[in-house]
Formats: sequence, C-alpha cells, structure tokens
Amino acid sequence: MAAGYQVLREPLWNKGLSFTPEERKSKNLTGLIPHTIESLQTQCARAMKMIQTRQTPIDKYLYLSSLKDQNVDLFYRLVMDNIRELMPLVYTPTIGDVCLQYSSIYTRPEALYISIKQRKSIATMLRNWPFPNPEICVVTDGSRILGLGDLGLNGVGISVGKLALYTAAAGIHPEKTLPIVLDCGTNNETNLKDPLYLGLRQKRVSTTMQQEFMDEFMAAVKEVYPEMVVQFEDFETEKAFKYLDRYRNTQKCFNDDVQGTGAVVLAGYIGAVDLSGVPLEEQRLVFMGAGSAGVGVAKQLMEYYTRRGLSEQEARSKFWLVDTKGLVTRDRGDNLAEHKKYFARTDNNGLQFRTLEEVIAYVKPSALVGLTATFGVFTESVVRALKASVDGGGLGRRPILFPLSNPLTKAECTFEQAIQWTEGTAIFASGSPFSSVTVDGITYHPNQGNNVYVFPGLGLGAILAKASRVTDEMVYNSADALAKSLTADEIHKGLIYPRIERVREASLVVAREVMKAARRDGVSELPEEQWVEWEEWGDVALMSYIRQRVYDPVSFGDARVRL
Ligand SMILES: O=C([O-])CC(=O)C(=O)O
Ligand SMILES: [Mg+2]
Repeated sequence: MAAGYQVLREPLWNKGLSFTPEERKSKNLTGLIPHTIESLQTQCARAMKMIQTRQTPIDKYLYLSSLKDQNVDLFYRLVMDNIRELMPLVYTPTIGDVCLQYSSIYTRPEALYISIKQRKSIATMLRNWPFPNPEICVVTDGSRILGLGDLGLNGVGISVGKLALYTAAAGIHPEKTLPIVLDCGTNNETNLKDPLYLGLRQKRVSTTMQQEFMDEFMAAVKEVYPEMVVQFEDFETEKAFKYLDRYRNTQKCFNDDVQGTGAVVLAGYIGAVDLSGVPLEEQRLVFMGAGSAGVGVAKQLMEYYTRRGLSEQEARSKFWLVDTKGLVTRDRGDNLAEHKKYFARTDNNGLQFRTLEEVIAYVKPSALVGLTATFGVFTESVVRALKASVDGGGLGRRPILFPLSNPLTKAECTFEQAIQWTEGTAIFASGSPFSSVTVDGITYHPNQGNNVYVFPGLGLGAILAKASRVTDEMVYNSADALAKSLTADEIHKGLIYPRIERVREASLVVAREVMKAARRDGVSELPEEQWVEWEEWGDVALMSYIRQRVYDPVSFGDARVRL
C-alpha cells in the first residue's frame, strides 16, 4: 500500500530505522525498511561516519542538507548532539560558501522565494507555504550577506541556516520556521552573468520601490500570519535601520544584525570587562566599522553604561567609531550617513585621523571591535599598539579584541595572530569559530561572539510570551541573561560565552528573561492568570513551561532524558 512508502518519503514523518514494531505494522512499513530497529543515536553514528568521509565543507553541507530532506528528526538530533563540529557546516563559515554557490548547488526548494515581480501576490505565496502557522521567519533581501556583500537571491542560504539554528539551539519546531528571500534584483555582476543564477536578472530596484515592496510584504505577513515573528537578516545598513524603525512599533520584528549582534557583543563585553582589569568607566572602545552591526553594537553597549548610571553624554564619549575614511567626526568634511551621526566625535579639535593606527595612537583604547567585513585590518602594528595602550594603564591589564566579521575569510585578524601579538593576553571573541591555539605549551581557547547565542532565544521568548512587539527591554535582557548564563567552570576557564555545547541551555535562559521583559513592558498577550502564577512560583515554573514547548527529537530506545 502506498501509505507506508509516503511515510518514509515525508521528512517530518520519517523516523528511518527508529519506527517501533507497532508503528511498522500500523503504517504498513513492514519490508520497506531493514528489519532492525535502531535508536536515533545509532543512526546519528552512521551519519557522522558519512560526514567524515566527505572531503570539503560544502560536500559535508550537502550531505547534511539531504539528510534534513529525508529525516528531520535525525538531522536535528545529529546537529544538536554534535554542535561544535556541525554548526560551522550548517552556519557560518560554510553557509557563506553555500550562499556564494547557491544557484549552482540548488536541487530543491527550501524557502519562499518572493520576487518584486510577484508583489501583487505576496499573500498568496505566504499561504502556499505547506506548513500551517509558522511562528518565526527569517527574511533577507540578500543585499549584504555576512561580510560577502550583495548576493541577491543566493542569500537565501542565510535564512535557511539561521532557522536551522532556531530549531537546534532553541527548540522551535522545524515545521514552524519559514525562510524567505525577497528578490529585488542584484548588483552582483558575477550573479548577473551566471547562466545558472536563480534570481531576477536585473540591477537592484530603487530604494523607493523596495520600500513599497517591503510595506506590502509586511502587510501580507500581518494578514496571513499575524502571530509570526519576523527576523530581518543581512539587509544592507541603510535598509537595516530604516525597516527596523519603520515596522518595530507595529509588528513583531527585530533586526538580527543590529539588535542580535548588539546583544551578543554586549553579553561578551560584560564578561570581558571583568577579566580585563580595566574598570568599566575607564574602558575606551574603538570600533572599526560603522555599518548596521557597528552602530547597533555601540548603541547596545551604551545602553549598558546608561543603566549603570552614566549620563547619555558620558556613555557616548567612551566610543570612537572608525570607517574607511578614518575616525568618524562631525567636522570630517564629508556627508556622514545618517546612522553614523550619533557617534560622530566633536572633541577632536579639528584634527582628523585617517588610519586605524592613527586613531589608536590618539585614543589609546582598551578595547578594539571589528565589524568591517575586511580580512586582516587588525594588523600586527594595530594589535601591538592596542596592547601597549592597555599596558600603559597598569600591570596585568588585558586588551579586549573582538574581530567579529563573518565568515572566517573576513575576520579582522585570526585567533593565532591575536595570541601572538598580545603575548597571550587578549580577551578574544570572533564572529566565526577559530580553533584553539597552543603556544609554548599553553593552550588558549577562543570565544565565538556570534548572534547564535541571542537570536534563537530572543525569537523563542517573543513567541512564547505572545509578544505584540520586540522591545528594547527584551533585546537588552537577552544580553543580560546570556552574560549571566555562564557556569562557574566557564568563568573559571576565562570564557565570556557559554561553551557552544551549552548554546541550547543558554537560549532557554535567554528566552525566559525575554518573556519576563515582554511582560514588564506590557507587550505579552498571555493571559494575566498565567503571569500571576509564574510570578508566584518563579523562574522554575516558567522554565518548565518553556521546556515543555521545545522540540527535542528522541526515539524509542534512546537512553536520554529530555533537556
Ligand atoms: O550570520 C552570522 O554568523 C552573524 C551575522 O548575522 C552576520 O555576520 O551577518
Ligand atoms: Mg547577519
């Protein structure tokens, strides 16, 4: 009977060899699969073996992607149990290569592909999505994918990758996730010339036209999936800020590159300041890169200062932003982009500083943050100058060095360089994962300051709180919760983020605090009695509510307890 075969062909129903004898009978599977019964763990062991036989990261990705297309439970169990090894394949850095080659490696649909030519039927397209009531959507227009620039439709890989982590790192059911690319053309000549390119073969439309398209898209989302949270991803800077401002007060949305990155860096910064020996008020931060991430991070860090009693003026004075033209100052004599104006310095006495070296000599920073998407801009002389300026402040002080651009090919410096040029003293976090480094018998462990520690929990918290908006308080508390989620052992090891194996545990804590923040801000639409009960029973009750709602594939025969 066909029904049995269909069960095996449907990735959300297929359990591979984990069907019980009863299921095999009732679903007419007898004979269609080998007689043996395996736990998910045994099936994972087979998959890991297969991954190890694949030579390149892309090949490994393709294997994983086809596994996801055959057996969703197996894919997620595998990623969750081997997150350190597999996250770099389903996410940054490999996902960057996947996006670059997306049109060449495409085999089957895995997202909603909405082009501006179809703008009149957005609601229909949303309704065509095969799974009912998605809870979270990651949408990109492909205009600034990681640090790789405009990739057009090919950028859809990042929506797919981020949503895989919503499931693996926060337990949102895979059926409830919706990846979307809005194709507004591309200015990427390589794509435009590629005969296999899947997107619109035209230059990007005007900003006015895209704005109208976005309005229509957001209105259609509100109409078709009013409960869904929208994560804006990898929109180029101006649009990132514009769309966030435009929709944040009326719809459930946030921007991962502005707010997610801001929150994750703040969480790491809180831990880093503790380790640095330089008190918070004495920290001086130089930001290389003044795009959506640079300004987003600086604003989030500023919020930390103001919550600790500094005036806005005092807090802002701790930040020096640098772009390709040098230190961002009011009197630099160029047309400063709107989003840079807030942090433009006015205390430079008419002096301008064109290179990062000049800025460091002038500012004498204690922390250097890179969000430039340019490999190697933290040169040996830059990093040594940073260390020297921190050493000048007193013995035992440590520089904070965050080269955060993704993927690894865009990192401002490598972990090994950071260790060598600072004699092992740097408190280091990068966006994509570096390996540990051993120098003179001492092994140093890098931190990965990636928004994967924030967006899954932030989204989950917003969904479970039934938040009508994603407020600043919710974002701030995601950072605060992450900073507090480290174990004593992690703190003892000098880490500033939880070990990646604990990302799911940390995400649930983030979700809990995001929910509470939504409640405080009056945007949670959960029944009042529910909140009263949690407020009476405390975090334990709320946490147990969260745990009961997360996806955690287990199978017959697995010797595991639920998270
Ligand atoms: O995707 C990542 O790894 C972090 C991120 O949002 C970006 O670099 O745009
Ligand atoms: Mg991004």
